[in-house]
Amino acid sequence: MKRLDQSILTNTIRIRPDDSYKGTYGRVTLVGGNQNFGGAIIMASEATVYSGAGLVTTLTHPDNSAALHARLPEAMFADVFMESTPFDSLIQSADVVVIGPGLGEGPESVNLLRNVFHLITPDQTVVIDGSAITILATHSVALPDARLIFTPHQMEWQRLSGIKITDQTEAANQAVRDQLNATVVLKSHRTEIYTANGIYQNPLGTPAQATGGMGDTLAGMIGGFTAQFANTDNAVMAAVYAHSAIAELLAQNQYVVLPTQIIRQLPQFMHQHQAN
Ligand SMILES: NC(=O)C1=CN([C@@H]2O[C@H](COP(=O)(O)OP(=O)(O)OC[C@H]3O[C@@H](n4cnc5c(N)ncnc54)[C@H](O)[C@@H]3O)[C@@H](O)[C@H]2O)[C@@H](O)CC1
Ligand SMILES: Nc1ncnc2c1ncn2[C@@H]1O[C@H](COP(=O)(O)OP(=O)(O)O)[C@@H](O)[C@H]1O
Ligand SMILES: [Mg+2]
Repeated sequence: MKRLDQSILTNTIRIRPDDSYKGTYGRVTLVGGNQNFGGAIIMASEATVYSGAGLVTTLTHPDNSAALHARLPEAMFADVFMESTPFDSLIQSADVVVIGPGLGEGPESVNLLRNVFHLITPDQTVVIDGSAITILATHSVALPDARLIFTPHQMEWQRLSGIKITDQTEAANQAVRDQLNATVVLKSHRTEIYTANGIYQNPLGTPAQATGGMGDTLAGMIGGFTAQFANTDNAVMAAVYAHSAIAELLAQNQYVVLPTQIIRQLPQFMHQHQAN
C-alpha cells in the first residue's frame, strides 16, 4: 500500500487557464437528501461548489429547497419528484453524478437510485455514497456501466462487500473492488483508496473529524475534483488528502472540526496547492 503525500495536490489541482468559463470546470448533479437528511445533500453540494465545479444542480426532496437556496445560491435546485423529461436531462447532461448523501433507504429512495442508474451513460462518473451504498447492499439494483467511485465507511463496506470490518484486509478489499470494477474509498480514521492501478493510504486525518456530515462533504469534494481534473484516480486521492489536510490545520486550534468549516477553507487551500 502506498502512502499519499502532499505531491498529490500539486499533481492534480491545476492553475486555471485565462480563457476558461464555467463549462470548462464540469457539470455535477447531486442526488440525495430526504425530509430528514437535507443537511447531508446541502453539505455535499456546498463541497462541490466550493471545490470549483462549474455548474452544480441538486436533486432533492422539495422540503430542502428553501434551505439549499438560502445557504448555497450558486447551486440550482430540482425536485426529485419532477416529471421525467427534465429529470432525465439533469442526470444525462452531468459529467459527474453524486448520489447517496442523506438519500434514505425507503421505497422512494430505492426507486430513485434505480431510475438514476438506468439513465447513466458510460462517459459519466458516478460517486456512490451513504444510503446509496446501503441500498445496493440490500436490494437488487443493477450498477450502471460508467466510471464508478464508491465512498463507504467501514460498516457500509461490510454491508456491500460482505467482508466484516475485522476482516477488511488489503487483499480481500481489492478482490471485491475488482468485481465492482470501481474505485473504492474505504473511509476510516486512516482512509484507504482502492483503484485499478494500486492501493493508497491517506496518512492524514484527525478524530476532530468524527462528526456527522464529514463523509457527505468528502463525497461532494470528490464530485467537484473529478469534474475538473482529468485523471480521475488522482482527483479522488487529492480530494481525500485535502479533506483531511484542512481538518488537521483547523484541529490545531479546535476540539472538533465541522464539515462546513472544511468547505469554507477549500478555495483558499486549493489556491495554495495549485500548479501547472
Ligand atoms: N445532517 C445530515 O443530514 C446527516 C445525514 N447523514 C446521512 O445518514 C445516512 C446514514 O448514514 P450513517 O453513516 O449515519 O448510518 P449507517 O447506519 O449507514 O452507519 C453507521 C453505523 O456504522 C457503524 N460504523 C462502523 N464503523 C464505522 C466507521 N468507520 N464510520 C462510520 N460508521 C461506522 C456505526 O457504529 C453505526 O452503527 C446517510 O445517507 C448519510 O449521508 C449522516 O451523514 C449524518 C449527517
Ligand atoms: N478519527 C478519525 N480520524 C480521521 N478521519 C476520521 C475520523 N473519524 C471520521 N473521519 C473521517 O470522516 C468521514 C466520515 O464519513 P461518514 O462516516 O460517511 O460521515 P457522514 O455520513 O456522517 O457524513 C470520513 O472521511 C472519515 O475518514
Ligand atoms: Mg456517510
